[in-house]
Amino acid sequence: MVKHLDRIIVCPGVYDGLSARIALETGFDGMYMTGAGTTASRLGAADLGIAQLSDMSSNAEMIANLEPFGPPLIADMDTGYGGPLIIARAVQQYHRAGVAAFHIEDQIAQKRCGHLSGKEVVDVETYIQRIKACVSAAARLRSDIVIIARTDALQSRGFDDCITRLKRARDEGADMGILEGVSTKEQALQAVNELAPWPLCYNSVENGHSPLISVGEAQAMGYRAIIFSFAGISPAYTAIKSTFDRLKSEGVTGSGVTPKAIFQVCGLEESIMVDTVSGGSAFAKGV
Ligand SMILES: C[C@](O)(C(=O)O)[C@H](CC(=O)O)C(=O)O
Repeated sequence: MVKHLDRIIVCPGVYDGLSARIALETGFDGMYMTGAGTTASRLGAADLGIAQLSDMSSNAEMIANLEPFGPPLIADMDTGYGGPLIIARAVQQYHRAGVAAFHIEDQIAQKRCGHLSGKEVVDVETYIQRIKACVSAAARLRSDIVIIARTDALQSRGFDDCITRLKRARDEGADMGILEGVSTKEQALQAVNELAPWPLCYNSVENGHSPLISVGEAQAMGYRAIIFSFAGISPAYTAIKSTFDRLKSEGVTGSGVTPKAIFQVCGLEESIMVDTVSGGSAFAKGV
């Protein structure tokens, strides 16, 4: 996917079936399965390394297969959930799930969201072991899954250390990089320049630690992909909370959306078609 497009790939963050369906309805070149959103929506927990491989791969599989020939899915793989054996298993599960690309990072196992303070990273050799585990697993599977090496070392080790880590990951066969949590636009641009022509992905987290960079700006800087991790879950929170507040205070909800409209977003017509082409008559009288 990364290799064949000359424009930046824009991926809204999705975290469950409905948010992914809304991304499909809107039409994007790609989608991004956020680990923070997956953890919040599936486990009701904060992005602190609580979601494990089965939580993540099952969510990714559901999202990646909503539309068989839909846009490619980039999925969060956090730290890889263990040592090389578990990481190899993670790559296998993501590959089988139909995930097109994933990012793996250098935080310690007790990780936290990249836009929180107090992050710690593993030493560079352990990080490179993670990358090598991914590259060799993908080769054994004859998979063209795109491996995105992410570093969270900026807070604790500084910019130059991040570039060194990403260069090492690149040299070991990672296809793309993410320098997580850059603090200025200048730094975001410098990362692209220092690693060119190796492609970089920008993680745009509104109200996080990084400057807000638009799609146009990221493309002009030379980024090849941009993920908007919280583009789904933040507005979902706002909308649900205000509706629940209204229900609590006024006893009404006030949404103008019909149940059928939601089902239509979620493949109602396709389901009817599946029944009809199979000779079924379950929906002959309409829905
Ligand atoms: C990209 C990320 O890994 C995610 O899970 O979406 C998070 C986003 C976030 O929690 O702000 C991250 O940047 O660590």
